[in-house]
Amino acid sequence: MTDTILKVEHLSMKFGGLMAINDFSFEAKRGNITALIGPNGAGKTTVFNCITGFYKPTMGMITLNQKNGHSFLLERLPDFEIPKKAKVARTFQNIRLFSGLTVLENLLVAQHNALMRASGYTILGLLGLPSYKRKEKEAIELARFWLDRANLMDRADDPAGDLPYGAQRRLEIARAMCTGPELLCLDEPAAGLNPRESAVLNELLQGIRAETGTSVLLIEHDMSVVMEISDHVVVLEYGQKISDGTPDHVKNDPKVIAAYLGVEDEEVDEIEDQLDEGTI
Ligand SMILES: Nc1ncnc2c1ncn2[C@@H]1O[C@H](COP(=O)(O)OP(=O)(O)OP(=O)(O)O)[C@@H](O)[C@H]1O
Repeated sequence: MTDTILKVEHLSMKFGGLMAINDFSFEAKRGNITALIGPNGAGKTTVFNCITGFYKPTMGMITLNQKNGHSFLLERLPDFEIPKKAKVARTFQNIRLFSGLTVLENLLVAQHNALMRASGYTILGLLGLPSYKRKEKEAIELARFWLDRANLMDRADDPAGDLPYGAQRRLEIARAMCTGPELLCLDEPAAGLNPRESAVLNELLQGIRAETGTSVLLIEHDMSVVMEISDHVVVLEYGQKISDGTPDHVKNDPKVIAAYLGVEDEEVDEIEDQLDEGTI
């Protein structure tokens, strides 16, 4: 079993005349939290959309290596098979819950496919098969586990749409975890959260890594989240990788500082000197 869960090689994505991603490569290690960061318009969401099957890349290879030794070339899989076969789950920038269903129902619906498989897709199966009864019990147990981890137990019977924003974000993540992913992709999970909600989110993500070993790939603008929880950070600017390493390495990389401050190339040397002198 390789310890690389995701390998992106020479990825390019063109929209008409715009090269949104240009020869981008990186690896995510199994069990790590890997963050993809970069200024607005750098291409983060486009990379995410290529990994999760919403876009087919113009060029490049995206390999997902599962724990059991199976590998999938994601750019070749039909998009609906990426969650099912490759076990890649994702959340979106804008929350997409079933707002009229309760919190618990949202977590059970996420397990619908596994339950239907256990029923043999027949009414008899639904009513009497022991394998279905067993799977149904497991589904409830799994939902309870994630309700607890996401700090949502006391809201289990409330409609999802009634939850505060931060709790809805955690419910989305809990729902994705109920599908048993090997790679969980989170698109700006901390967007719009207050500092207290951000801290609860950090706990949930660190718990996912520690308790389940699930690999996480996230796009995030909130640097307090990125720097606190990531094992590995990859920085994009204008569709190309400008830095790749530990949070500390990336935070002190003059190219990254320059990209975020929006300075010209010549000024990068100046920033490097200032960093060496400790004046910034
Ligand atoms: N479907 C599309 N059609 C045309 N251009 C697109 C499309 N999707 C993204 N782009 C362009 O590709 C570039 C990268 O956009 P992308 O949304 O991936 O950046 P981002 O880093 O996620 O930005 P943000 O942080 O603002 O969400 C931008 O110039 C954007 O306008």
